[in-house]
Amino acid sequence: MNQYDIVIIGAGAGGLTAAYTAKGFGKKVALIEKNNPGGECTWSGCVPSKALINIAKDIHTAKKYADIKVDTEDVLQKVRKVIQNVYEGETPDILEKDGIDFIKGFAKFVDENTLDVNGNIIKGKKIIISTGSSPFIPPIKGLDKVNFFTNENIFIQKKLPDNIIVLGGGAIGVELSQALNRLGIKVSLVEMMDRVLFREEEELVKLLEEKLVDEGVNLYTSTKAIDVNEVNNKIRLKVERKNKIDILEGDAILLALGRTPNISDLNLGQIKIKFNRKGIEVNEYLETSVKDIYAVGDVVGPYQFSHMANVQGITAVQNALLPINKKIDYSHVAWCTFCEPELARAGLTEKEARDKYKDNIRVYTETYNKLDRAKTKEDSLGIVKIICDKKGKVLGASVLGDRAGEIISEIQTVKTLGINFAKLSKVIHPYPTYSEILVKISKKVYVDNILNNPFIKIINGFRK
Ligand SMILES: Cc1cc2nc3c(=O)[nH]c(=O)nc-3n(C[C@H](O)[C@H](O)[C@H](O)COP(=O)(O)OP(=O)(O)OC[C@H]3O[C@@H](n4cnc5c(N)ncnc54)[C@H](O)[C@@H]3O)c2cc1C
Ligand SMILES: NC(=O)c1ccc[n+]([C@@H]2O[C@H](COP(=O)([O-])OP(=O)(O)OC[C@H]3O[C@@H](n4cnc5c(N)ncnc54)[C@H](O)[C@@H]3O)[C@@H](O)[C@H]2O)c1
Repeated sequence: MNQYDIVIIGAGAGGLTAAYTAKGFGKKVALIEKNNPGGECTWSGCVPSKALINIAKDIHTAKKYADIKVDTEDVLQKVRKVIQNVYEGETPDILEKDGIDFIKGFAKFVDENTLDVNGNIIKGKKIIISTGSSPFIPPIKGLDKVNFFTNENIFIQKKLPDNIIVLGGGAIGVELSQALNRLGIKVSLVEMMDRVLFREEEELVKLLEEKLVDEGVNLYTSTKAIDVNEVNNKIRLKVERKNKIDILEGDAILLALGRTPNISDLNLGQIKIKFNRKGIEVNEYLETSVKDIYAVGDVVGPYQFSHMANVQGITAVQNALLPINKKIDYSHVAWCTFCEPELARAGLTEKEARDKYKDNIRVYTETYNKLDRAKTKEDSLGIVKIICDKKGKVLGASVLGDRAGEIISEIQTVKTLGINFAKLSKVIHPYPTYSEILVKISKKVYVDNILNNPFIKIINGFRK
């Protein structure tokens, strides 16, 4: 009987985590997926992009010491080997062995508890939608007549082009532009805002942009794509920049312009699940407008990261299956863009903190150049910015530099646990590490905490 305690649609980061969480509670679980399990992260997102970045980094380093000829066919094969390796941990066989019924097919709602999967009827007391997102394809004139790459097809090419236009300077555009350029591909990166990664800390992004340009990426910010066509196997992109029209030419174009939720053909309207152009609407318990149907991951947002899909997947399952209701908490979210140097973030930027708390903040900035660890490496660009409240608690932090993803995790721990940043000054860190920079900052926070103590302020007032 195809009747389950919980049915999950989509076996990406959110769906897989939800399925294993539900199984952990001893429930009868079905996981429906139209492709192989793994979702975007495994097949066309985090895994292939980070594999490509790692290979490109090795090549970039090697090029400092020798002439290297890169075979992009070989590079892409290596990337696909990494995908396969990750996939081997989440195949249908493994899911079945772990007690999860894997059902291959496209799911659509028949009623609130019933799904049609390629003609088979599957019933669930609770249903979780984790159908993810797809690349947003903008209405740029001529785009429907040219071949273009997105994250979904670039990693399955036989080889890479010699010259590529990357449209969109967000996380995907920046990570891939740098990696492709390091492989020897000529890259033109086009972003309509005045800087790439425009949501990130401005002064750190400016340093990153300098690094990208220095490495050879042709960066076009404040540049809007107007139309595109293909002439003699060349892509010609007409752009507007500072009221001037320019033509960029490449062998190919990669679109990295944000995401669109995967909600079509699910029959959401028929069972009155509310959605908008950003995705499925959920309350703070991740429940949709229909009782017992939850939604998680990219199809919900607001943070489109694998780790957030995981957190949402666990929360939704707990709310669906346990006699508790746990709110999803977005007050402590961290992420990292894996360019080199990495750019990582937790909580607010300085501007966001000032808008919210006015002058009731303290900003600490420290650069890598005083760190022995950084001195041991050529060109070790790095900067850490931590924004605290007046008591020394972290409101936000940004790190640009080697191992930024790891450094932000330490800051994130302190922030999430509500520990005063000054307390880190007591924590012994190994020498020489990048994270020693946090001890330096924490000592400053410690001193400022003392100077801000009302009693000390009175004494200092008398001394004047
Ligand atoms: C190039 C790139 C790099 C990235 N790098 C990072 C990174 O470094 N770190 C990070 O945290 N995030 C990264 N992300 C984002 C991350 O990949 C996503 O946030 C995450 O994969 C979302 O997981 P999900 O479960 O919501 O959706 P998905 O992984 O997209 O899974 C949804 C699944 O549902 C299936 N599906 C859809 N509709 C149906 C249906 N009706 N029936 C059956 N199955 C269906 C799809 O086939 C898919 O397998 C990256 C994204 C891209 C594109
Ligand atoms: N390391 C990571 O965690 C990582 C890496 C890659 C992707 N991701 C996730 O995937 C999501 C999608 O990434 P993305 O890079 O596609 O989206 P994004 O929203 O991060 O960036 C899209 C960029 O395209 C620009 N843009 C939009 N329309 C344009 C136009 N017509 N011309 C020029 N520029 C235009 C936007 O201003 C923006 O800077 C991210 O939001 C992130 O959540 C995460």
